[in-house]
Amino acid sequence: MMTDVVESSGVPARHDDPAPADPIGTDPGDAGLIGTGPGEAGPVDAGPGDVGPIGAGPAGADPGDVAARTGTGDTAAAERIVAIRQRIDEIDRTLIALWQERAALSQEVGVTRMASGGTRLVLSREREILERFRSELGADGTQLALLLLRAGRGPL
Ligand SMILES: C=C(O[C@@H]1C=C(C(=O)O)C=C[C@H]1O)C(=O)O
Repeated sequence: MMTDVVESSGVPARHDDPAPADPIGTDPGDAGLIGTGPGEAGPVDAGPGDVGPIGAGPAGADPGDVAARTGTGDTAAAERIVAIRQRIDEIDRTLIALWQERAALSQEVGVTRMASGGTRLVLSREREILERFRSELGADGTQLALLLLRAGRGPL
């Protein structure tokens, strides 16, 4: 695995994963990392029977509604899914907060360094981070780290 970064554009110069060609979705018409291809519902169910997030409806909602929301007509399975989704939502909120905190900290480092006459970016440090994510998470980790680094750069 070789992954390189380019200081001027923030776009990876090369990587040895053949697809996706534009992992951070900067090309017009390119859906990027988030799957929105044909036949794919995407990260949030948006089918005709989906009327909103679990927990938003009244207690004792009608079984057809619960089935549509959870994707199963089996009550026990639906209850388990609702419980799991609560934890998923909690995790997502935490991830979003951490993402925003990291981006702000990274931008502060850049501003501080440039104000002191330093460089905006330090590519050796970015490579360390890319390698950390790759070794823990594999190829997806590399893509995730690229997105994290991009978020921290802000507008170049
Ligand atoms: C935050 C820093 O500045 C930049 C942003 C980085 C990041 O988001 O992790 C890493 C290296 C630098 O290009 C840093 O040097 O630590």
